[in-house]
Amino acid sequence: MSLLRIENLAIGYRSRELVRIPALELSRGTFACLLGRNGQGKSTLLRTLAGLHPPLEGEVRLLERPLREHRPRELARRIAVVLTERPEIPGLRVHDLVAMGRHPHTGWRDVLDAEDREVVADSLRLVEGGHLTVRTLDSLSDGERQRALIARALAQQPELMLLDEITAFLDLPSRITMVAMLRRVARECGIGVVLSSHDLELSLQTADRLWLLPGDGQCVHGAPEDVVLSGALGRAFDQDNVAFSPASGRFESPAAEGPLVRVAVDGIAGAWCERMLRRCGFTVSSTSGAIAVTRSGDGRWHAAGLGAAGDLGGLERLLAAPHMPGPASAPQTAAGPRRSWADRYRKSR
Ligand SMILES: Nc1ncnc2c1ncn2[C@@H]1O[C@H](COP(=O)(O)OP(=O)(O)OP(=O)(O)O)[C@@H](O)[C@H]1O
Repeated sequence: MSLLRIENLAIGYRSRELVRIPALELSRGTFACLLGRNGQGKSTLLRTLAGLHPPLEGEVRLLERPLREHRPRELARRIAVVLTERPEIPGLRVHDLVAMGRHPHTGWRDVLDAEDREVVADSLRLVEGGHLTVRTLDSLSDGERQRALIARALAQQPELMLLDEITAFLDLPSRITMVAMLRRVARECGIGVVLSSHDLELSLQTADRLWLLPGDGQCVHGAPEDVVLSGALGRAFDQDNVAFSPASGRFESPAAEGPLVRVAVDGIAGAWCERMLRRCGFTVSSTSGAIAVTRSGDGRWHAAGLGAAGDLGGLERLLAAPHMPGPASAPQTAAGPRRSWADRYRKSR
């Protein structure tokens, strides 16, 4: 039995249809990342799947029953939603917020028993938020508040978790930890997790499935690797100054065509030297180039070529070496050099 099934779904607003999805399934134990540029409909889709926003057409089925046929209390137990809204409840303590996640389970008594309290404590531990227990929500940083809200969703012990950009305020290590935790919870607890995210590289590394809204009214879905190889990520995100590289799995600026430099250095040091040269507009080769960069056993950098040789010490001085040519200048249009925004900015000061 599939956990979530979408059939001929059209989402959006009366004024505008955003996305049409003929068929899409989420099975138990699956961690899916929902990607797309701003305004493509990620939040609208999550809200539609949660039953908080009506579909324009079609159906969302949870455990093979249309969403609208589930009683509200049943939905509250089965689906946990973390949206981007910031709940403002003055004086509410983190522990009490997370405990709210237990309410769909406590029934008429509405009192937490020992097991409920353990679930609350476990949920806070999972988000590394144990130290926040007695803090009030209005005293938390954005990242701490996100942890508390995720803990409330975990405490709900749902079958489906829908999370909208919940890692936006977390620092990089916390984001990686949080996404890994969500994936682990999906697998170990056998629930479905859908996370909307702008963190493409992390999504590619962690998701079991990608749901991509490329902006053409469709939803491309599949294993991350299949989605990359289909070229859909490039279609969704590429623009003039940055493009997704299927080779590296990262966004990269188009390669500059500046002076050719040969880097004769292996390993990590060579890779970082190449990065610096590319960042500064040089073309890098391992086999040819009028300038050759080497590194001696003591870690010092050297550049040879154009009749000069130099012991440069650190990598930064490589660029300042007298025999290094300047990097390629910006391409000019057929109509000749145009005054750039930066030129006008400098002139106005
Ligand atoms: N209540 C509404 N009525 C009409 N249009 C809306 C409404 N809410 C959102 N929209 C529009 O629907 C589109 C999709 O919005 P949505 O918030 O789902 O996008 P998103 O992919 O989550 O964007 P972001 O990455 O910026 O959060 C946007 O153009 C938005 O302006």
